[in-house]
Amino acid sequence: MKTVFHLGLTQHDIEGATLAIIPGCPDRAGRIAAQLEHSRCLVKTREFHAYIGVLASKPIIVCSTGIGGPSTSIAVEELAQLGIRTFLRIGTTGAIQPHINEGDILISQASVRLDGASQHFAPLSFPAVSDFFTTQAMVKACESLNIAYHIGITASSDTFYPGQERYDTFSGYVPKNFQGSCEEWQKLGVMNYEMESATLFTMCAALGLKAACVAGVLVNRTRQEIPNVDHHEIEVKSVAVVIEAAKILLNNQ
Ligand SMILES: O=P(O)(O)O[C@H]1O[C@H](CO)[C@@H](O)[C@H]1O
Ligand SMILES: O=c1cc[nH]c(=O)[nH]1
Repeated sequence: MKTVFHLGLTQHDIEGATLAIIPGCPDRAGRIAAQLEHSRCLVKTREFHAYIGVLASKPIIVCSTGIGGPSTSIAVEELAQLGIRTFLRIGTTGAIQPHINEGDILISQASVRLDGASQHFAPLSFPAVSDFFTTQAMVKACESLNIAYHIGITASSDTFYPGQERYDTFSGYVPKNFQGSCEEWQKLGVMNYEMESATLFTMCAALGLKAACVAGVLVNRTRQEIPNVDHHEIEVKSVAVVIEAAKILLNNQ
């Protein structure tokens, strides 16, 4: 049986699971897995921490992607080779619309492709769009948990600093092509910045896989650059949403 290159797992290891919850952060993967029944760690290698557990009487995988498109594309490709067909990203994010508050939950319908990795799957004219029914499960999850949410477009950037037009940096310099970009996304109604959804959505749409993305707001960039909120509280809320969405999808299989 084939062992995939980075995760070092075989189809046998994932016990027929077809759905994966994919946070960026490896430690978050462990905390999510702890909420599943019979969960155990499958592998910890580089940024990829993978767990298996049971939810709604079905096997489910939790695997961190690390930060950014390239490592996300590896995790998604290798999980797909093992049999995963639905990917639920759960991340943190920075909001760029004044009406969005720290701690709010954002569901990404589609993403602005400010990444490079998505172009290795489809040309820029191809949309980075989530799977409708998978995203609908995120919405239903918020509604059944009575958690308020915003749904809309996300800017998904390869870099945290220049690509998200941050000036509070070592050099304070943002290259010309990103100067004024945040204001432009704001005017176009973009909700937030994060770093994986463009790659995830594009590659999944191009490869016939399903993807959705939910994120908790750590900071509102129209007010401040450095978060001063309780990360734990935000994670608890966004993890509750992704687990409920996974349950909805697994119960409908
Ligand atoms: O909290 P995660 O899932 O890592 O997501 C966000 O946080 C990281 C940047 O701090 C990027 O990965 C971004 O997309
Ligand atoms: O502003 C932010 C916060 C979290 N993650 C990002 O990519 N950007």
